[in-house]
Amino acid sequence: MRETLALLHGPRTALAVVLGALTVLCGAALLAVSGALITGAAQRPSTLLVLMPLITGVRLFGLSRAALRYTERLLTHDVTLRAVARVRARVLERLVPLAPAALTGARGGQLLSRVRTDVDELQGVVVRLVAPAGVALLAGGTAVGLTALVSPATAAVLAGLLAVLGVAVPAAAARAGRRAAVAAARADADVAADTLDLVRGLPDHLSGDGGATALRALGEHLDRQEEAQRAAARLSAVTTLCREGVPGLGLVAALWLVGTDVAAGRTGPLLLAGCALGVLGAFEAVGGIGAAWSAAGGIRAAAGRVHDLAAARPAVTDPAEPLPLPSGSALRFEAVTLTHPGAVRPALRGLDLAVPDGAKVALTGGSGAGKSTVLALALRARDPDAGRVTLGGTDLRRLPLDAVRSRLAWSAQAPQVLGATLAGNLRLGRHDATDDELRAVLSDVGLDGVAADLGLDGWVGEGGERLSAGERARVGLARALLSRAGVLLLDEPTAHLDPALTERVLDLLARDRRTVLLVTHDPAALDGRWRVARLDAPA
Ligand SMILES: Nc1ncnc2c1ncn2[C@@H]1O[C@H](COP(=O)(O)OP(=O)(O)OP(=O)(O)O)[C@@H](O)[C@H]1O
Repeated sequence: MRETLALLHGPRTALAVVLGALTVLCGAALLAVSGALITGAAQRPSTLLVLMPLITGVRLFGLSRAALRYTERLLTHDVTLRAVARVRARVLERLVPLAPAALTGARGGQLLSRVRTDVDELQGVVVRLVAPAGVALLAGGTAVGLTALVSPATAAVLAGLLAVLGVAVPAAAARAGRRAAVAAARADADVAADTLDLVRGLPDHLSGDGGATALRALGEHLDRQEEAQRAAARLSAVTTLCREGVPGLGLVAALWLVGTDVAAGRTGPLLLAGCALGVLGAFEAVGGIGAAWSAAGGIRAAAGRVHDLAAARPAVTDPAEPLPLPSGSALRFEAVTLTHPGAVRPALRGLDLAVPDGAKVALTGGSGAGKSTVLALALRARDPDAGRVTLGGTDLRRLPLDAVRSRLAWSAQAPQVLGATLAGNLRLGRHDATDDELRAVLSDVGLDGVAADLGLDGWVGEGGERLSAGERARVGLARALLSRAGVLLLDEPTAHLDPALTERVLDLLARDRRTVLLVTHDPAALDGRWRVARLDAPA
């Protein structure tokens, strides 16, 4: 929560609170001056001039209140939008380094909900929490101070009643509301389950006791549901009564206390009307506190979840003092051992593998032998538990992460195809590729037919659903080929292809001047240009 509050623009938030407080005070002053004006007019003064200051006050406070409210809303929303943009950027900034290894435990839906729902929930932090609390303190405190100038006793009563309406009532309502909501949710769930059971098992019930037992259980749960609804209605009635009744008490107390002063000649009747109505108007200061108490729990929980995500440690980090990226693109795995988090056996144990600069190496082995793990280590998605992986002779952990990843192009077993155009998907490989370059690479991987049917600007469907699995795999391959990376890491690029296409793709890769490390289950399709490395799962 503290981290979220730190993202608010301090001076603007403070100004919004001050404007909100001034709006409330203007409202109270408008009531006070109007009351004094009516009382003054009822005394039939000899000339209207004596009422001029009050008439001016009515106009002044009436107009200022509208202008202040407008400016305050403008500022509050500005602060909110800026804060949300910062929170969202901060979350994404922290999310990106976590990918892919540190996010494998998080389900996609949870992530989406954190990034979207929780960040949206935090939008309320100014409007629903900070501003109402600040306004209550500032406007409430000022109103009590001003009232004390007229009647200290009335000011003390006002302070007490503001505390009741701003703290005691919302706190009690929030606690009781939580209990009522839990009871209502349980009763609703029981009624829904009973109804479903009754309908689904109707033949069984009818052949038994005619459904009497099931109906009795449903009846009990319906009673509980009704009781929960009554409790919620009672709570709402009590809070409404407090919201309406407490200011009334304040008004009566002010009339009585200041009225006593008027009777004793210590003050004038104009002040009696002004003070009493001003006290009534001052209760607007705590008007937003009830909603703030209810919102606080949700906002605190959302802030906690966003913070947890932000506090998660990436699986790999940039070195404190990175070395310059070497010019060579040879990859080497030296005595590499890695156990995935949560796994009982290592995925790789003591792996030695050399992929010289410009070499074409095919990694084969049974399912689960650790082939994809080798590519993940080369990409520095993870670091080995023991041993090292080098690029151009330098340990990957000593090189800047972004630079390493820009040197490597990776195509996954099932590449991520976005719900975008064909061209948009390909330009993930190289953002400035021309249309001609896109057509050429599509032709290289045998997707010229798709390009002709769909067009470069054709939409490939959500997740690439308008393409076959083999076409999606070749979109991933085309992306890798397009990139300017010096090393291609390809995870089963020919898995879904027929023999002719497989031969064509392997030939294309063998002719590529770059270093290629590919995973395949079909070593028979490789010709003499490929070095084959066999990987066996550690015993
Ligand atoms: N994120 C992970 N968490 C835990 N264990 C994992 C994880 N990723 C892979 N493993 C385990 O590591 C081992 C090697 O997996 P890997 O994906 O590297 O195998 P593979 O040779 O590429 O298999 P396939 O040919 O089936 O794709 C497997 O036993 C797998 O269950």
